[in-house]
Amino acid sequence: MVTSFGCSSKILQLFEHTQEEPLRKARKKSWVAGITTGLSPCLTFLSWALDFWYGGKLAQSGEISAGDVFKTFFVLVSTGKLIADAGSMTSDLAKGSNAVASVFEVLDRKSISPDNPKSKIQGRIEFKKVDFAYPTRPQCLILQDFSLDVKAGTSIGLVGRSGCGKSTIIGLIQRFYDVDRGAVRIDGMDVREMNVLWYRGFTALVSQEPAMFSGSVRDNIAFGKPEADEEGIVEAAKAANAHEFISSLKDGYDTDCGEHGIQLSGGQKQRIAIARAIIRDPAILLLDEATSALDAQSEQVVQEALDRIMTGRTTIVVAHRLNTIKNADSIAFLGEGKVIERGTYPQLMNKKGAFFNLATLQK
Ligand SMILES: Nc1ncnc2c1ncn2[C@@H]1O[C@H](COP(=O)(O)OP(=O)(O)OP(=O)(O)O)[C@@H](O)[C@H]1O
Repeated sequence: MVTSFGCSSKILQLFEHTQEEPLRKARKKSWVAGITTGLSPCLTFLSWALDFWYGGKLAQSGEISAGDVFKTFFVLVSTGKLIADAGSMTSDLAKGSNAVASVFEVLDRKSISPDNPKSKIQGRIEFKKVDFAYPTRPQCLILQDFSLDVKAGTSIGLVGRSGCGKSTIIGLIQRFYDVDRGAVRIDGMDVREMNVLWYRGFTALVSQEPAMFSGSVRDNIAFGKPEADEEGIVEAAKAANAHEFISSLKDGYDTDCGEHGIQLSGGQKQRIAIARAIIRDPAILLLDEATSALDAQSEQVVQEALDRIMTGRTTIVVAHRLNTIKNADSIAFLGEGKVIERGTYPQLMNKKGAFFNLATLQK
């Protein structure tokens, strides 16, 4: 990508720029380390010199014997060096204790496993007064006092200007991050208290750019459910409008679609990704601009497949093109980290507010 855009010098510049701050810190640290390392033997020798000077004075005046001077000297030799060495280790000790604390923090984390591991989730999603900022930009709140309630088995379209936090909401539902305030609840339970692997087993994501893994088409679909049998894989492909084109490939489901395999079109890859999602039979389906990279014809085929698999599942649809969410049970228009408008497509159009303005722009 860097080479094809011919911007390697710019990237090198950026790299050098990002190294400036660590370099400054490293220089500061080496100064401190150098001074303390030099100071430590210096203090040791000074204390010996002081011992002989003052001890010699006291011995001369007859207050102590020469033997006492040597006794204190040997006490200084054996203890002073240890104290000086311990002093030069303080920064390492502080670093070590921080590292150990973070390890224990991870070990102490508790995920509540479901009482019955076979139990399923229904798929109700609630965001309760959520504040969220990405850890790398803590000062920039993406969601602020954000609340949203999606009933189990219904679909909701998320719309709003680019960067308003739609994909962030999808990431929070999958618990890729924890909220700073408030809670994300699934069926009334805080996601932070759920066993995250168990919970993610009930979710499936179809994003704008489907990832193809090395292996056959079959492997790529089964990635959603490794224990799936042939019948399940074909059923999922049929539901995703993919069976026909897969069967027409020279090696059918055995066709290699990895890095050195067949070149699939965007729409074909997307349908394999949908089959991969559907084979999981997810209670929560997350569609992050799943059709926005496709041409009109592919979009229609993929949209048909999506409409079919959405029924009966809680579905979050992030969309720029509003026609993809026309049939959603409700639509939330986001802005300034909150839901500004919510309703069905006709309700929002009648309201003649922000959503109406966006829809008019797209016509
Ligand atoms: N990993 C991250 N670290 C820091 N900031 C991020 C990260 N991901 C996204 N952001 C920022 O969070 C804000 C919301 O991003 P998000 O991708 O959720 O918006 P969006 O509404 O989905 O945008 P789009 O419609 O363009 O896809 C943006 O300002 C983005 O720059």
